[in-house]
Amino acid sequence: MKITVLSDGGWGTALASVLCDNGHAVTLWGPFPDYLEEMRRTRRNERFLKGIELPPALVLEADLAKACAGSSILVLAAPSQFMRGMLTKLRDVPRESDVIYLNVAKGIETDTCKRMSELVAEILGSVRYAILSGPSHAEEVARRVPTAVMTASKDAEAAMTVQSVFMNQYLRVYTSDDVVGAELGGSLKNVLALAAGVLDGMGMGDNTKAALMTRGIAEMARLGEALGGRHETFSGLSGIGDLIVTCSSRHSRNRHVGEELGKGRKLEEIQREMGMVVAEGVKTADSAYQLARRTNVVTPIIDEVYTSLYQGKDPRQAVRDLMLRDPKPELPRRTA
Ligand SMILES: NC(=O)c1ccc[n+]([C@@H]2O[C@H](COP(=O)([O-])OP(=O)(O)OC[C@H]3O[C@@H](n4cnc5c(N)ncnc54)[C@H](O)[C@@H]3O)[C@@H](O)[C@H]2O)c1
Ligand SMILES: O=P(O)(O)OC[C@H](O)CO
Repeated sequence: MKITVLSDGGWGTALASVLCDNGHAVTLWGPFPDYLEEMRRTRRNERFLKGIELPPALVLEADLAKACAGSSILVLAAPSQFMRGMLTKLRDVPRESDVIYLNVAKGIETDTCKRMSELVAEILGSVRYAILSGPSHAEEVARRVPTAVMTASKDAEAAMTVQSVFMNQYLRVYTSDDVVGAELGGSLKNVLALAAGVLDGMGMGDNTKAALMTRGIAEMARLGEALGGRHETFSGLSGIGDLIVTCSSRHSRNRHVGEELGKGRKLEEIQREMGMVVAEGVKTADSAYQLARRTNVVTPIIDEVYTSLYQGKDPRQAVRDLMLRDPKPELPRRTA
């Protein structure tokens, strides 16, 4: 099958390698032709995925129309804040009529607060859409470390196609029909990863991290359900699974940003140092905060991340305020 991966970040590159391993004809497109040329010359993507050799069969193509021609799956691998621009370019390019758009980004557009499926529908209309999500750092997938993810689509056949093209001995793929839950799980966990990093940076303990993750998943599920996701999805790979990996991994970019913030560094300085590498949680904290206001869902951790990032609140004070919220039961009391 011809499959095109749109955007040359760490994740797009790792997924392109999986697809090459699985014997598909894979093309990788990137937004910067000069950088694509450098990758073609070195057969590496040192800017976004260090130390990994690109598969010999992987085609690198700067022309979007050529890259997409004849493809059965277009993997949308741009960070969510660049997705609108990429989809707008894509709209003007000839594509197969039954092509599957597989979003692998984990974020919510700022300003509009749209999830990626909403953005795709707005720009491309009613198309076959699926999302791939779950605990999966590019650095490990590219080294063929056993990993499990899930794909969600309203179109059962599309989900099964995605499952069969990606699945192999080191990548296990489950299917689901909960697109909203999968999109929100993958996006909201990045906000909590920032908080987890802050705790690491401030030198807090394992108890604190466990409390954050447990109360964090409750908050994600509450907001996710209010926005139309299924509660059980947040107990799965795209919920608690992704939250665990991102809050604990040395590979996590969002946790890294949080850790540096926790050490007292400024956000602008940390992001400058990361260059073009993206930590989605920074923007998603804003969207998540707005969505919680719209739905009247109580999201104390997300709110503290938001006020720390955007209103200059001291993260130590944020932790104190979370600890001293009104006492409450963990679960509502059983009446019978
Ligand atoms: N890295 C991972 O392990 C991983 C795993 C799962 C999901 N994701 C998700 O995949 C998405 C892509 O993340 P990534 O880690 O591959 O990105 P990355 O940080 O490795 O790379 C950044 C990407 O953004 C593109 N870019 C930078 N500036 C741009 C601009 N001005 N206009 C258009 N494009 C621009 C770059 O070309 C590159 O493709 C994110 O939503 C992320 O949450 C990442
Ligand atoms: O952990 P991060 O912040 O690098 O995000 C990468 C992926 O979403 C992990 O599944």
